[in-house]
Amino acid sequence: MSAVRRLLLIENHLSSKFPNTPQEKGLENFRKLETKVNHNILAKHYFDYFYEAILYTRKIFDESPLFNHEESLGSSIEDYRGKIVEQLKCIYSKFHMSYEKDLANPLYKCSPIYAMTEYDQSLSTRMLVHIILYTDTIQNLGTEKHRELIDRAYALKDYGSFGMTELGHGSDVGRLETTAIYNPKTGGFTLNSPTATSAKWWIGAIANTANMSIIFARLIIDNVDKGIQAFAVPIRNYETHDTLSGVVLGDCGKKISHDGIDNGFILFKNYEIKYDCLLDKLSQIKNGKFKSSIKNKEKRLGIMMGSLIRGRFCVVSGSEINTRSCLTIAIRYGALRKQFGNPNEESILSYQTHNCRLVTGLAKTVAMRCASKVIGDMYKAVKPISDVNPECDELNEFHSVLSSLKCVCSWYGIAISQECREACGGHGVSKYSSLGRHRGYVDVHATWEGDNTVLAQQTSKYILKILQKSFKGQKFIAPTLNFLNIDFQEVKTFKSLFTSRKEFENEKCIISLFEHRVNFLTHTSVMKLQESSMKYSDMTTAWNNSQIFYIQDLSKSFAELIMAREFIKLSDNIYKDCKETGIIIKKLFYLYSADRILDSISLYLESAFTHVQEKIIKETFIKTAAELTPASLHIVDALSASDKILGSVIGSSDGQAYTRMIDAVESELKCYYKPKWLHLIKDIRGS
Ligand SMILES: Cc1cc2nc3c(=O)[nH]c(=O)nc-3n(C[C@H](O)[C@H](O)[C@H](O)COP(=O)(O)OP(=O)(O)OC[C@H]3O[C@@H](n4cnc5c(N)ncnc54)[C@H](O)[C@@H]3O)c2cc1C
Repeated sequence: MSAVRRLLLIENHLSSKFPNTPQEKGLENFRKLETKVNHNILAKHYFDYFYEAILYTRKIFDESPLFNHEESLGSSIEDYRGKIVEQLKCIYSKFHMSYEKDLANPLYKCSPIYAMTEYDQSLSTRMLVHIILYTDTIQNLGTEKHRELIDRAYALKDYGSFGMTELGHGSDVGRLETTAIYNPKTGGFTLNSPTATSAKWWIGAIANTANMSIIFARLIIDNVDKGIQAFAVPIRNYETHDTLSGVVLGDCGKKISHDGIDNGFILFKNYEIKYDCLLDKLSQIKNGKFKSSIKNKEKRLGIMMGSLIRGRFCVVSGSEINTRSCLTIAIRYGALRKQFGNPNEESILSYQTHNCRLVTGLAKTVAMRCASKVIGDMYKAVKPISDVNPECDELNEFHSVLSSLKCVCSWYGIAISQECREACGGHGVSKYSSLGRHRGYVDVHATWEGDNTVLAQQTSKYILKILQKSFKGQKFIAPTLNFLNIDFQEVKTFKSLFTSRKEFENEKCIISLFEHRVNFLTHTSVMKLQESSMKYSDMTTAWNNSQIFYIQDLSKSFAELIMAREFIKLSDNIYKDCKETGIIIKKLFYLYSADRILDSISLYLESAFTHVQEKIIKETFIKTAAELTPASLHIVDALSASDKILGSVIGSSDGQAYTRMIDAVESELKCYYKPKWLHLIKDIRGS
């Protein structure tokens, strides 16, 4: 807290214009309703391989004056961005990152990013752009001669950025316009931005910070287009930080969130770069001739996008973290807030409408953490295989899982953060609640690191291809899809047999329902595509017109199946260590499942069960949400960072929401202030 704010706060306590607010007991009393959640065991299992990093960074955030949300609230964008650089240096220096450590553990460098997101996603994204997007691209696509760049990146000698998107091109990476024309005399390339729409746009760290950038550009040799290649390019003078001649760098201007990130644009005007800027692991130019180990341009581009893997992983984690913070705030606030003033009145969290939306949100958040675990485990297994063979089946399967989980988790995050904002009523709109910050952070997850709608299509295409292959008698090559049933008749006649809540709350029964939804949507998507292909002359239009209710839903249901399977594993592991906590997490799983099945109720009624069974699931949903309500406060308490890190006056762990809100407001210099424009009021009065 700044000295000025601290003084103001002390002064306010002494001279507040508000009547004294008595100690609020609501949160404390609510906590007493349930005591069965073992906080330590839950946190250990939940954070899993991020547990140590989380504890370590939380301590730094709590102890260092560098980290202070209140101060950032009042600072200019420029100061905020500067502060983030200081914070980044502080955290970075504690993790001692190196290429060797990264090779030894592919999740190592994701740990500080995960932990930093708890404090501020603008901070973690600044780190992610450099150490993941920039550095991973060099690691994945560079050769031995680029090793120096990698070491410089880990030592923070260079600060890198990732220049893929252009003003006119995002998801359609294959149509990027920036050109890299090969010069046979020098052996180097000339970079140009031939049109306004070819300006690299949205590029993180470009406006102020980066001295290097990965540039995705169209390689031209002898007037022949060889497709998109990646180049590692200096953009600012290392000593002076001035923009290099032939390069134009600027700020993309005001955004609706993420002020802490200096997103910018890049234009090239006959900018000469050396041959070694080309990241030439997959494609080289020898004696003026282009050579590539992967002939197909599209396939090559897909492999080149591999650098986005860990970025997408961080999007899934980031969605979970921001959503968890929103729920911590909303659940604590809901537990202390009362509405009607009756002596025996329960808090608003006990209302059915309130607990159904917030406790279900909590169940989805645990599912999102499960998604991260799946991705982390798969990545560790796939990386050594794909390093040797970038065209391997395992990588394709991993890409499809990752893409679908990225979409679903970011969509969950957006919906839940909005729900939390509404659940806190007007106070949710206050900046001091912090809900706006988190909501803004999850919002962009649907777009960056690959647009969700586009990624969802890629996963569905993969599933349909697997089905097609199995129609042709080829063996399944994707373990995550080994339940796929090629016989539509069997899928159509599937009937779930549960007759009570008890029978529904059975993991086998639930997984069979999740699997059925994928099977059903796979076959109906194929039928829809066939129908469309007869209606439209080209396959692209047929594909585009088969999305709603079919191809998009297929990808989502695949992701939810994967999350459900992992959710069971998590609850089993917790159960082994603490039966009571495990039972609560299992209940959360039943709630998650009931909610997801009800979300597709028309599909299930058409294909798997009756209205009586629908009623059982609805009752399960309502009862489970109510039963879990007391535990929900303990779950967020167990997983939440400290009040300082959370930075929310209404979500603080002591439940003193009103006192804290008054303090925050009265600490503003302009709380009791006459603005300069008061004469305008006289003007409108006509006096
Ligand atoms: C804050 C921020 C930071 C960023 N940082 C970087 C960075 O550091 N480096 C970088 O290279 N990029 C960065 N980006 C860009 C980001 O990756 C792109 O915005 C993203 O890839 C989407 O591209 P687009 O914005 O061009 O949207 P488009 O791809 O044009 O999409 C627009 C809309 O069209 C829809 N659409 C597109 N294609 C299809 C299709 N085939 N079928 C159905 N619907 C479709 C999409 O669903 C979307 O709703 C950043 C963006 C933001 C907002």
